[in-house]
Amino acid sequence: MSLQVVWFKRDLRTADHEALYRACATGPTLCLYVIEPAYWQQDSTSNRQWLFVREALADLDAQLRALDGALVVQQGDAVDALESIRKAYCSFVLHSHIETGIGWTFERDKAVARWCRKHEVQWYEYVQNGVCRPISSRQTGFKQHWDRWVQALKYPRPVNATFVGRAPDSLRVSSLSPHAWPGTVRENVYPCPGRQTGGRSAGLDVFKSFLLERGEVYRGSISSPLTAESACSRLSPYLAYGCLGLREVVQRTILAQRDATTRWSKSLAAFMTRLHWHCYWIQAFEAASQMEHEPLVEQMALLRRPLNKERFDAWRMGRTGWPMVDACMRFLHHQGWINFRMRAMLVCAATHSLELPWQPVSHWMAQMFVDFEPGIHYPQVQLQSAMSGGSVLRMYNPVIQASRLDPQGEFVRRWVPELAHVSQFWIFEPWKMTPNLREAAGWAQEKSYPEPLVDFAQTHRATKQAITEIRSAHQLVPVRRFHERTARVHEPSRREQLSPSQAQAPQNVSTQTLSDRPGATTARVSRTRRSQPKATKVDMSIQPTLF
Ligand SMILES: Cc1cc2nc3c(=O)[nH]c(=O)nc-3n(C[C@H](O)[C@H](O)[C@H](O)COP(=O)(O)OP(=O)(O)OC[C@H]3O[C@@H](n4cnc5c(N)ncnc54)[C@H](O)[C@@H]3O)c2cc1C
Repeated sequence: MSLQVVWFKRDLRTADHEALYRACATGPTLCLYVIEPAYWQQDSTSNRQWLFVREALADLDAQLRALDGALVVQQGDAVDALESIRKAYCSFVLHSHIETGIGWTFERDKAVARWCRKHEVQWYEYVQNGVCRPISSRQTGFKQHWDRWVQALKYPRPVNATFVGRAPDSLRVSSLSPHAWPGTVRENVYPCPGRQTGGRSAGLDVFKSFLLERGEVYRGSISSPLTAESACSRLSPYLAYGCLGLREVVQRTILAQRDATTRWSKSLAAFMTRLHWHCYWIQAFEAASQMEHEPLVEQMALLRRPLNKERFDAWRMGRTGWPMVDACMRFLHHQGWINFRMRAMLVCAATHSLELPWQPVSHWMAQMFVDFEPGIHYPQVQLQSAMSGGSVLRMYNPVIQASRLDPQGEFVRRWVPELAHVSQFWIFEPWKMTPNLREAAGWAQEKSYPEPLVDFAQTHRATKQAITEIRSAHQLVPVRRFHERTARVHEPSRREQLSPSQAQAPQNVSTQTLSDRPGATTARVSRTRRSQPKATKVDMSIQPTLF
């Protein structure tokens, strides 16, 4: 029986893992993770993400050991790693989840597909997050399609599987240095002491505390940075690296909803909406992955945004002179996470208030996020920086945001200690204080907190006018890719032209149709699975025993 290789990417778990399940049901299995130095040098990746992944790999290794397996870790190019396995074992069948990643991982997958073709290696790719490829064959709106996908049975952990493969000692998970190997991962320039711990067991603890304790106030508490830290689920990095499967999180939440009181019920419903958005935006990115580098509406490139280094550095380092913006950026440095509203405000401060180009802003934020998920990140940056041509121009006034979300100035004082003694009256606009007041607040002497670089009210007016002019000059309407479309008018995206191995791969298939407002979709469903490897029957009951 030929060797089955499971290539783990952003799916670092053994539960509800279709690739692992099917490989183990087919033959002796080798579990592989490749640390790719070139990936960790990309503009959107960072040391803080690697540290999370490293912990998740150790946890995955422990999960596999519990099944009498082990994780083989290789360092280098993915094609080279596969070639070394081919040399050692002659031939094998490759299994992985479909990755909706950055352009670099897409090109890497194409190279792997070419290599598979050349060596007649079959490559099966499986759906993750309910995201369809090719989307042209989905015959329903995304919401209906997603509802079916999340309600489908989970894949159980393989039992009685035969595992093969041993990592060389230098590449055992237990000996992975926090800094990987010199030159592999970007330098650890920005420490992240508040980072969440990687791995499935940490993720399950976080989820458990959310469902049993923290989640009741989710609705109503996720916008303020003061309350969001504990009210939000904090599952994002665990979902981004697949330590937890999206489907298992949804199914467990449905169970929790059954006996929920009114307040819990409303909060869990709001949470479920976000879980749907998670997949919705990844599907949007799957269809329009050029948004990693280009504006979704090409005419928006006419918005003049030269890179002003002084402004960019001030924003990156939390020294814009706008206390709420700076507090949020410093919090992000420390935690590697911040809530949705504040992410949106940070993008707005950079692109609309400081008139910076969106691309470096986007890369910087991606690096800062431990939970960097390309399929959510790039669409959100496009929306918040007005590159998607949406009819709503989102402009956040940092003073109004601060007075609504942090009325006592508690969050600002905590993260901008230079303003610790400034009174509540001036805390969000310290630049308006007279010299006497500044001195009394200890600000003048230290000169430690900067004046704002620009008047945001003025730049917001200028930005609005510039965007309006481009829109009317080019008769812009919101970008079509964000709208529901049928299979007949669908043109294949560059992602859909991927890998001939998909022609043989078992897939959930569906039709790309998206809207700027997640959930506003219509539909027909067709699921097809072709030429699957031999698999045993899957127990698909919703299991209440996740914890
Ligand atoms: C500019 C910008 C960039 C972002 N980049 C990322 C990113 O790289 N990775 C990431 O996971 N999220 C990103 N988000 C979305 C959102 O801010 C985070 O998902 C959320 O703050 C994570 O915290 P949580 O897990 O506690 O969220 P919760 O509110 O508890 O939500 C649960 C899950 O739902 C999903 N989710 C929540 N909000 C959204 C949304 N608006 N769109 C899509 N999915 C959502 C996430 O997977 C999240 O983990 C971004 C938002 C903005 C405005």
